[in-house]
Amino acid sequence: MADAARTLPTEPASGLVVAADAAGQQEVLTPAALAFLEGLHRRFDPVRQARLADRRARQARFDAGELPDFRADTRAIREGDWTVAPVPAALQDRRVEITGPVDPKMVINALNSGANCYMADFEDSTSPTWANQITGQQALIRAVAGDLEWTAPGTGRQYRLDPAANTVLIVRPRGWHLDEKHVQVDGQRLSGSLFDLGLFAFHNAAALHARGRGPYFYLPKLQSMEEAALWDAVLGHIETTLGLPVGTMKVTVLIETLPAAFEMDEILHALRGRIAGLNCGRWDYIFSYLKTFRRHRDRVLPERGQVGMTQPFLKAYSELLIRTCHRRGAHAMGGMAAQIPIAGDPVANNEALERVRRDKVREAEAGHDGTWVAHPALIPVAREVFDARMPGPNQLQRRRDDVAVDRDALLRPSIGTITRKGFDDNVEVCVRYLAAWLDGNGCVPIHWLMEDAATAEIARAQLWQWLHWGERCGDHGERPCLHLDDGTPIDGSLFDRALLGLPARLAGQNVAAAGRIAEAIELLDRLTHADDMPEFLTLAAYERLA
Ligand SMILES: CC(=O)SCCNC(=O)CCNC(=O)[C@H](O)C(C)(C)COP(=O)(O)OP(=O)(O)OC[C@H]1O[C@@H](n2cnc3c(N)ncnc32)[C@H](O)[C@@H]1OP(=O)(O)O
Ligand SMILES: O=CC(=O)O
Ligand SMILES: [Mg+2]
Repeated sequence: MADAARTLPTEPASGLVVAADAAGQQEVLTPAALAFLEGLHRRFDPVRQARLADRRARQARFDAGELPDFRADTRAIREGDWTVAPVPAALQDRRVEITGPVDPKMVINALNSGANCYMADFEDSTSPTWANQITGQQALIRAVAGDLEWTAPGTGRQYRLDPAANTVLIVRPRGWHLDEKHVQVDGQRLSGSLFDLGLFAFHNAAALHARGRGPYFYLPKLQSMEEAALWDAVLGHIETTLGLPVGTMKVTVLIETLPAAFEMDEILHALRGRIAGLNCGRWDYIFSYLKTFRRHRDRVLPERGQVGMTQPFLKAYSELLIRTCHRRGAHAMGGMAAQIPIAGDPVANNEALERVRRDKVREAEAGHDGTWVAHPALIPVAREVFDARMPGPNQLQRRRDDVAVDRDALLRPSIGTITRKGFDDNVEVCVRYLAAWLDGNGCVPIHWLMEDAATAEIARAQLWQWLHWGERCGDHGERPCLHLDDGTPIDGSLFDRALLGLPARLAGQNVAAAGRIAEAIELLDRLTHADDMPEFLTLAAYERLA
């Protein structure tokens, strides 16, 4: 490895500019690391841009009325008899994975938590301020080296990694759509994905490989096998450049977009030398369903609280994922229940834990090989459920050949309502989440639910879609306008009242990032009234981020 690494450039070429400064930056952005990132950008950014253009073209077809479907040109892949490369020992038993943002306290708490794996998240739960990016990379470098410590500024409480901790580290970089604006090559922003994954691999691959621990990654928000092939090329290039054996870096792909659900076999196939499994990223999946069908009046979803995993279209997606994975020798990971522990109210707390337990029972009994938790106190709940139902390290042997999911099942409209509370809650969640995100915090508890970029996107996309089919439905033809369940028409004035009444509604509550609420209100107003549903709320919000 050392020999290969010596052939790396040690300085970036003159086209690369780092346009910000943060504590720890010198340690993370060494000249050799920057040269490595520049190499990734020059080689792969044109392909990334082409894949993003493909997304826009496909969405234009959905907007025009086309429905997602299984591809005709990849039938041979779906029908062929092949499996993915063997899954390494460290990833054989993933029954409980904790996820969380990458600040040093979270990293220490997660790695000490006793979960089988920790997904260190630069994506849905991290607000990508420059300081968060640098601190997160620095924390992970120290965690891999085994010497991460942190002292809480207010209390002086000390945190350090338990040397006996055995939790496997998996890193989730940002998705292909996000840029890292603070690093530019020839005036173009770097990809957030290449920045996050590339930097982590550059600094930690050798140490992790020596320990038989990867590096391992979760890959978010893919929409097609071509995007998977791009990741495969990036990972292969990194392995060659860093002198790692081919296939050392293992990935788990989140199936969290509707188009990707139609290409699960194809995604596994594109990454077959290095994929360990697929994961049901349910929150982004619901968001993607909304976005894909933003202009389809017959597939408007009920309010967020009514769209649970037992809705037929979600049940079909999770069962198809299990069947597809197990047929190919890959693990089928479950997802995240949004409930978190409720301090100071034992009855409500038991209820929240019971809801998480029921969600995990559904996953284990359906055949998932493991699941996610958002909080350390949920680890025993998930572990107990999987231990009781999964005696081996996984349940790859459960083929689920009984599952027969077709296009209609994946697209089936949901039954439910939109209540005034559901409408107002969406407005509140969006504003409070955006305020926290703009303030540098990408994951917050709101009404005892975990809210991150994916859960907030559902609320935001619903508001756009409801107004679109409420206020402007007459422009689109014969269907009736949308109403709340009490008969109130959904229109701009309903939204304006909820939005403008929010500061009064929040008054007296201890709301995170209260100083950013006005800015968040203004941003949500703009996102919701846009003629076209903006692709991601984080794209507009990122332009305002320090
Ligand atoms: C849709 C998706 O993408 S899901 C994946 C992305 N989302 C996530 O990863 C959610 C991560 N979870 C979190 O960020 C947090 O649990 C929150 C924001 C929801 C709640 O956090 P808090 O309000 O701090 O919870 P709480 O006060 O109960 O925390 C108690 C302790 O557990 C720690 N803790 C809470 N969640 C986590 C976590 N996920 N990982 C590690 N430690 C955690 C807290 O830091 C705190 O530690 P301390 O006692 O040393 O101070
Ligand atoms: O990333 C996970 C999701 O549910 O979204
Ligand atoms: Mg997600």
